[in-house]
Amino acid sequence: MRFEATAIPGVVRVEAEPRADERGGFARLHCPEEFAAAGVPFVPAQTSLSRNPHAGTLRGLHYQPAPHGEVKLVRVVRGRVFDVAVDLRADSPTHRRWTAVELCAETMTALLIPEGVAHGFLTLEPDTDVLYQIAPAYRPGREAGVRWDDPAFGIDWPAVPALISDRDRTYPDYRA
Ligand SMILES: Cc1cn([C@H]2C[C@H](O)[C@@H](COP(=O)(O)OP(=O)(O)O[C@H]3O[C@H](C)C(=O)[C@H](O)[C@H]3O)O2)c(=O)[nH]c1=O
Repeated sequence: MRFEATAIPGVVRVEAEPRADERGGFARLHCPEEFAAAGVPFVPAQTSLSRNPHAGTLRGLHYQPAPHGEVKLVRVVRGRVFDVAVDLRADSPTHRRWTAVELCAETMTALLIPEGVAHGFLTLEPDTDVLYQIAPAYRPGREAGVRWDDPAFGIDWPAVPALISDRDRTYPDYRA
């Protein structure tokens, strides 16, 4: 695996480095020791799959406020997404900054999202599946969110969402 920093401290691209041969390929997607050695210790508690039949589906941007903050390793196992992380850490030099990565099944690239950073994505193809490895375990009722089009962030999405939940569409403007 190869770890690449992004503009937001703690948001890291994780490149799988698949080993190819005539049968296809094999790639290690997570290893506690390799993540710790790269300075981003992460041991997943749960693995979840988000299934999205339609292009233009926007999920997020979600996070869990302290003390129930989540770390997420997000990758696409079918299709393609515009994946966004927004820094909500008031003490961070990149507070309110966002970064985005296009994730797809072919590259096996993943994005590591640390505590205090909101995550969301817009699907760019139909039948897009997003695989999450998350720690600590999900706590119902602890989730919070910010709006995809909040002027506080100015996220440059590639398209206007065609499908978004009422909850995600109606988060109040960010104040912090
Ligand atoms: C997140 C989660 C949800 N659920 C249940 C709760 C609901 O009954 C159902 C759908 O949940 P929700 O509408 O919150 O799912 P998304 O809108 O896709 O939320 C996710 O999408 C954004 C982009 C994220 O980054 C988060 O990981 C996560 O918040 O799955 C669980 O059982 N476990 C979980 O970890």
